[in-house]
Amino acid sequence: MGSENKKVAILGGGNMGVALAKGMVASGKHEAADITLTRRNLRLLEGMAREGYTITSDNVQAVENADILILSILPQQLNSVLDTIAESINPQRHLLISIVTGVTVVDIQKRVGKDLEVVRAMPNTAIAIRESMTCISSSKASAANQALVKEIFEAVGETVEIEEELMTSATALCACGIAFFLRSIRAATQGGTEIGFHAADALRMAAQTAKGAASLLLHFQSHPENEIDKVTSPKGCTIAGLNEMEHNGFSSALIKGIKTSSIKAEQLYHNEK
Ligand SMILES: NC(=O)C1=CN([C@@H]2O[C@H](COP(=O)(O)OP(=O)(O)OC[C@H]3O[C@@H](n4cnc5c(N)ncnc54)[C@H](O)[C@@H]3O)[C@@H](O)[C@H]2O)C=CC1
Ligand SMILES: O=C(O)[C@@H]1CCC=N1
Repeated sequence: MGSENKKVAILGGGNMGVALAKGMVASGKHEAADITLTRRNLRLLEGMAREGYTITSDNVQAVENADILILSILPQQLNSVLDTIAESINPQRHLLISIVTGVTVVDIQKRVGKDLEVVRAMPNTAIAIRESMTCISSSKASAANQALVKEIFEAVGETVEIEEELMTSATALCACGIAFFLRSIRAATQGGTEIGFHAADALRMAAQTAKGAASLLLHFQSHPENEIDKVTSPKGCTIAGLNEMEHNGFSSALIKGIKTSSIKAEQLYHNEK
């Protein structure tokens, strides 16, 4: 049975929970009526209810009505939610998918106290438009559940299977990465405005240029430097600007930021307990 026949409960209807639900329905493989979203303040999910999703602040009820449970709460909120739902979890029925940063499969199994199948997935906010890069660590699940999780996330973007030890690295590179690339587009917009464009025009121009750069790599499966070499004319304006950025630490800043986010991701849950 594919994931489209299953009832899904997304525990934590915040940024990611809502984006994931919308992406799943946009994929055509799931119906809003099969997805329940939970949140403490239900008023903020009323729009989703109008779109046909079930909304509730009762996590136990959501678990009892679902086959697939997706944890989409903050690391610091996890233990209290797991404690609430532990008794209602049936390992024969439920598959638990966690997108919670920095929490291992064993952490969850220990807290629930049952031999439950847990898969970790790390999507990003582009899941709302089915353009996520989702890293999945499912090696401890059955083949059927591995396929099920892959199917869910392939419908909302690209997926890659990784070792669980690399999950926090994946968080930094791909989930936090959305913010890093957005900030670079914002900075390009500020530069564009200083050299003559209205901010709104500069933003559109910078965003399409960034999309073009990423698409070149994905389309030709080439290395960035290969594409950069095609832009940098000898004695030209591109290499002058690029070298100026590097003298000011452009690559170094990005590398250091990704390393810092990776370390922080590792600490979010374990330092809270
Ligand atoms: N925002 C992002 O780009 C990404 C976030 N993540 C991870 O996904 C998880 C969720 O992140 P966000 O959606 O950004 O956070 P968020 O704060 O927007 O969403 C969490 C939601 O859980 C709800 N919640 C808290 N306690 C609850 C309870 N007892 N019962 C039901 N709902 C409860 C909150 O009201 C909130 O709506 C986090 O663990 C985060 O690390 C993973 C990938 C990307
Ligand atoms: O900033 C955070 O902690 C979350 C995890 C990855 C993206 N946002």
